[in-house]
Amino acid sequence: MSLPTSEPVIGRPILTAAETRAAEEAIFAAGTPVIDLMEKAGAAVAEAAWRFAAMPPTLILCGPGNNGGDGYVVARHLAERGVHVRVATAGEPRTEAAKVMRARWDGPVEPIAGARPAPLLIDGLFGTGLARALDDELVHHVARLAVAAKLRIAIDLPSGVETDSGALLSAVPHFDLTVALGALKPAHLLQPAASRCGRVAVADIGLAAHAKAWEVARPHLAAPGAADHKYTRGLVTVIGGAMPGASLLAAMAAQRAGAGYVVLTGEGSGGPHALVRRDEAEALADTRTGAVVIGPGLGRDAGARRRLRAALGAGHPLVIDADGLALLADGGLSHLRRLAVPAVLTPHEGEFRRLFGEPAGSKIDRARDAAARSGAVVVLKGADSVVAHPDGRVAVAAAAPAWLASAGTGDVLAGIMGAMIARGLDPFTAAQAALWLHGDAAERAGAGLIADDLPAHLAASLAVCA
Ligand SMILES: NC(=O)C1=CN([C@@H]2O[C@H](COP(=O)(O)OP(=O)(O)OC[C@H]3O[C@@H](n4cnc5c(N)ncnc54)[C@H](O)[C@@H]3O)[C@@H](O)[C@H]2O)[C@H](O)CC1
Ligand SMILES: [K+]
Repeated sequence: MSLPTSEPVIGRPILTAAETRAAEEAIFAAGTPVIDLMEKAGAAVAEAAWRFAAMPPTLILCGPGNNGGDGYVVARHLAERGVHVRVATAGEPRTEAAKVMRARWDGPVEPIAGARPAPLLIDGLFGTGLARALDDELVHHVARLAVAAKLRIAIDLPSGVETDSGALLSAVPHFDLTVALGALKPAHLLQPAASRCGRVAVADIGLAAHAKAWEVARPHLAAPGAADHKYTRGLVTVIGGAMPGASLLAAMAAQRAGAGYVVLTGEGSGGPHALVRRDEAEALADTRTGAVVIGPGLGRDAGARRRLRAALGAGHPLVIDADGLALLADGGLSHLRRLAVPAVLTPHEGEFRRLFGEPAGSKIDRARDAAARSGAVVVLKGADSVVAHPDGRVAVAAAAPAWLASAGTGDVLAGIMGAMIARGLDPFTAAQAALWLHGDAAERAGAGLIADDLPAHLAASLAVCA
């Protein structure tokens, strides 16, 4: 029994540097020359800059590769529109396409070391080809010119960020706008790089993306219809334990996220009258249950262990958080593979390390590896959150408000996730919907929010998803 849901919403694709190159190669193989693609890319960036800034005098930094080639194209387009443009270079163009674009630019070019700043700075030094940290002198000049500019725009990526991991290979200034070429890259969403990008616009240059990762998008969550009743809207059971406040928060979040019936077990008291308190064994035996949330406030003693075992064996879809993860880390991961529906695990970085150690690679790689190893949907939380399915699909949520970094917000997220699963979404889609709602409710709650504030804001967040 579940609510009718529209097709899962798939967000914008995210391509790694290698996947971007493969998509470009497919375009070239189909007969489009590199310079035509670069003309398209440069024109798109110039158009975005034109719309974004009132086009004051502009300094464009051009590097030696194709990112620099794009920069020369942007310079030509803006100059043709009457903008006062200067180009500063860090080395002569080295790729054939960049050489052609350099030759097509007949305006001023100066070495970056002597360049005077301009009110608008456009960074075309390095993009997906960045292989190592910028040298110190270049970092110094980029910082000097960025500080003196009123607006900063990056072509494809801010120079100095590693495309696939979002790491900063050297110091990177904060940009106001980044124009991603063809598709988002991991660095546009993963921290710390994402925080340097400012607004991110994707320029369509005709890349056909074979993505394995997508941005978390606003979900479609149909409002209940005349034929619905409380059980079609979803029955969520939250297992209580040592700290009843945490499980109460999760239960209230499940209620406010639209579950029709929420059961809370354990010793606690209080909460809305609409919350149903029930004995744990009886609750887990209820075949109408759509999701069980376990972990918030569970504790780690023998009783907690027994509760987790009971939940794992009850045959309902599971969201496992907090203490539930700590207990799983103690040899419990192998149970997850036997579940009929993949469980959702919601670790933050510390919990993740205890469960899965420190696998190599980006946050996306680590979450994907953990999902494949555990057979569960893994939500690796943080300022950026990554959802990974055991089959390799990944979704990345854009930065949520940093005010969420406070006690209890994870309990709220787990409760929302329970509600999304109980209403009939598959766990991978449910996890994304919950992240989106959680982030949106936090935006609405604003500065100084505490976890208790979030459920009340879910009504407005749900309303924009109907
Ligand atoms: N996505 C698309 O379809 C299009 C993207 N375009 C743009 O091309 C860049 C990628 O170009 P590429 O030539 O591969 O790399 P870069 O320009 O980023 O730089 C490579 C260049 O620089 C050298 N290098 C690397 N790191 C350093 C460093 N730290 N210091 C000094 N030199 C470094 C490296 O050896 C190369 O020589 C992409 O981002 C887009 O902007 C195209 O326009 C086509 C469409
Ligand atoms: K750049």
